[in-house]
Amino acid sequence: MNYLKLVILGLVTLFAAIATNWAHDLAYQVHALLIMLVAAGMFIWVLRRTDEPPKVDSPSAVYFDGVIRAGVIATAFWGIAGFLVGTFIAFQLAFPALNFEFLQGFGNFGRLRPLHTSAVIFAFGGNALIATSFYVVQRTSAVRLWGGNTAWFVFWGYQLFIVLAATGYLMGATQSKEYAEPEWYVDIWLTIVWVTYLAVYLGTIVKRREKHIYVANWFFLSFIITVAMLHLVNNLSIPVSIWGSKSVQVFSGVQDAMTQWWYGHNAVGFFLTAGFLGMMYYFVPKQAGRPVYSYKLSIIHFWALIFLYIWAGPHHLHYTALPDWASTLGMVFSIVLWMPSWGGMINGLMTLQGAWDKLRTDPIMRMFVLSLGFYGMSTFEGPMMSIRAVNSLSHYTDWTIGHVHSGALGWNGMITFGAIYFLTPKLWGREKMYSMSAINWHFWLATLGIVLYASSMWVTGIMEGLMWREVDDQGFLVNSFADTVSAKFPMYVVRGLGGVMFLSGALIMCWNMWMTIRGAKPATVSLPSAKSNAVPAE
Ligand code: HEM
Ligand code: HEM
Ligand SMILES: [Cu+2]
Repeated sequence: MNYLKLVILGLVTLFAAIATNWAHDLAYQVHALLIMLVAAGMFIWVLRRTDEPPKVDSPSAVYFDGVIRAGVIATAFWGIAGFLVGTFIAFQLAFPALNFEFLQGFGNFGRLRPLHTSAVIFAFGGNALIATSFYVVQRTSAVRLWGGNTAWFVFWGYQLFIVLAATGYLMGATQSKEYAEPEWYVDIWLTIVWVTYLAVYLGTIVKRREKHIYVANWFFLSFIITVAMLHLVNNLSIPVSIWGSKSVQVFSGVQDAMTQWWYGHNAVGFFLTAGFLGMMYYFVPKQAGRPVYSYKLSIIHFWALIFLYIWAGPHHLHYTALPDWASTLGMVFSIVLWMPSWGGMINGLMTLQGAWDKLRTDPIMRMFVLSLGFYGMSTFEGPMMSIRAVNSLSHYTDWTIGHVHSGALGWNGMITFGAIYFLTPKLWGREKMYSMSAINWHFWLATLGIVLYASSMWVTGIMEGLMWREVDDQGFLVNSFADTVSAKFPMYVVRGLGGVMFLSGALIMCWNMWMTIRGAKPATVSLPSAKSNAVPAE
């Protein structure tokens, strides 16, 4: 096995070296160089271990948790990176001078925006999903992860994907599809990593010792499978040259747009919703110390949710070249989608029945409940915005941005923070988080940040929508586009401040994690010393 690995790594190193030499563009060249270094480093690493007795990963441990510990840290790390870039681009919109001249072509808004969206969705959210899914599937199946160290390949492979995607955007490699910006070779790499992820996950379920497959696993599994399908279809493209990053899409025109928003919408539906519902179905009952409110409801809303989501994509393309029937189809399915969405929220909230007092005493529980509240709110707002008449006002405005972030910060952000607070003490063998009052601070900073973000965006969104359609008695437009831009300035500052608060809360979380983990150092056994009254180190 090691010889095979050496051959593959050697060939990859060689190929990447040639690619570096022949590269047509900067992004491709830097990436080839990076891949060459990674492959060469791994070659040496494998070489040094060849013919050594294989190291068994702590065979006494019941579960394979090392990779989950790494995932929890990666989630926090990428979260900070993504929130930081989000806050910076928020201020760039308020103060365009922050698009520094010396950073043109690397650090201007256009380059940083996809960096933000990918960092928060795929790096922060993705790591949270991979880590929690590996945690949950082992606990609910009562077995170790299938495939042993394969899980480490998933983890490191995914980090490499993130680095390739993020650095690519900065250097201008993009296929210009929102949330699917990475170019062809990064897509191929992600496919390999994702299929391995599916194999590890399914393998664990197949060898489970529990007869029943707990509902959280249904959600995680639908997320993994559907994202694979979306990724493959939306990224069908032909590279212009294998020595360059540029590629050409297989679809064109309205078909391309429809495929893109079939993808984009279901990235929300399966990445940011189904996967996170999997998280919800494990951590909320655990934290509440109560069983799921209704198992029947969970099954009904699971099937309804995954069936309906797939059809709702056209609500992103109202009033475009898309045929009317398709637009109507998307609108109808979006409205119906309200019900299964609230099914999930109700099931989560009602799980607290009989444990509502926890809201007063347990800041982690409060995070979960707030997260469910925002999930409910954004899945009410979404169906409303998908109605064509409403969309004619909201589309292209900051209302959409407000909707996005009440879902993203409120639902995805809060539930991830809750899960991190749940997992950190468990994974590092501590009784609880280092500081409960720090969690409380995080809760309030994040909540206030979200409220500032969402409310300022509602105000500017509806304002600019109304300003764009305002006409005088002669039928002429009253406002120029620049008028709406300058009218938005104060709200942009408020949104930026919301971002600062959300980011500060997350920084407090990192400090709290650090203190918790550091405290877990194997307690130094205090040997009887000369001074009998010496205070033993903790
Ligand atoms: C500190 C927190 C955050 C701040 C200050 C922030 C700020 C921003 C800004 C300024 C934009 C560009 C808006 C525009 O083009 O007008 C944006 C876009 C976006 N952000 Fe964030 N963001 C934050 C956190 C997050 C998180 C946690 C997520 C997801 C989990 C997220 C997902 C997105 C998405 C999907 C978009 C694109 C929206 C669209 O195209 O409609 N953001 N964000
Ligand atoms: C029943 C559930 C939902 C429905 C029907 C829905 C519907 C919509 C609609 C109609 C838009 C505006 C499209 C436009 O005018 O361009 C939109 C945008 C968006 N929604 Fe939702 N939404 C739902 C839930 C959510 C949730 C829970 C999240 C996040 C966790 C979310 C994330 C987004 C994002 C990222 C966009 C911006 C896409 C873009 O233009 O870049 N949605 N959604
Ligand atoms: Cu959508």
